[in-house]
Amino acid sequence: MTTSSSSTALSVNLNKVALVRNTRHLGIPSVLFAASVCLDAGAHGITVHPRPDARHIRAQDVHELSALLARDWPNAEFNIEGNPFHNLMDFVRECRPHQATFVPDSESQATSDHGWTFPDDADRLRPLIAEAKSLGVRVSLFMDPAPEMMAAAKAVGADRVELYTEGYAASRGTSRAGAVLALYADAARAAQAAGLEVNAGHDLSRDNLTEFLRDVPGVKEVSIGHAFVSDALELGYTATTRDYLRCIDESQRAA
Ligand SMILES: CC(=O)[C@@H](O)[C@H](O)COP(=O)(O)O
Ligand SMILES: NCC(=O)COP(=O)(O)O
Repeated sequence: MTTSSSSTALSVNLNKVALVRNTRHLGIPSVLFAASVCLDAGAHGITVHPRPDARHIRAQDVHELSALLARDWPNAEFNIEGNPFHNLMDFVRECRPHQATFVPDSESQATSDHGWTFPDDADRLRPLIAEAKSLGVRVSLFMDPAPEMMAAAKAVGADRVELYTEGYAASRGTSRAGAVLALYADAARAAQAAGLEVNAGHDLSRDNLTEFLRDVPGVKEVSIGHAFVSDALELGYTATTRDYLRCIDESQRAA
């Protein structure tokens, strides 16, 4: 990944490109084309969440993206998200992505809506985290902004946590906005104090990204899909990628 030590990497989640593609048998819009254009425009990585029901990203997409990035963008990161107790570990073993993001979603869940909880999940997560790391894969745990959970996330072997940011996005414009953003900043600091790096994602957009990164310290990577693809329908992948990179740059200047 080619970001400077202080800046935040942009990982484009292509789930929603695959969702549209799957509504016909024509192979368009192409997930590989979307990845190529976004990476050409400066995105630092690609994220996919191959859910067990293959509603959007399919196993073939994962393997084709893994091969494409290895061949054409060796400096870009591939991040595969999923539930390690469902189908994620097979992708980790077969593709050995730069990062695996463990998400506690049920198979039928409409979208991700919560993180892991400790100590409840520690014992069953520990061996799978160790296996992924033994394969050279960085492990990030999808977490709610709970400062008190971060030491336990480190103790179970995680390299990073991904702060689940729907709560932040939903709070904007409400009387709770300041307190919610401060909670995310506290969670990030607690994670970093425990020796974890911090990612963030879910419902981030051009409207809320700069403020989040300005006030939440040291975010290494944001993974953005739904709003990104929605914007790309209007602006195109190249302009959208540049817009999101500009939001990241603005946050660095404002911090
Ligand atoms: C973990 C998370 O918040 C998202 O990365 C997730 O991939 C969203 O999944 P859908 O695109 O299926 O809503
Ligand atoms: N981990 C978050 C992600 O990859 C994309 O989430 P969203 O932007 O589609 O909500």
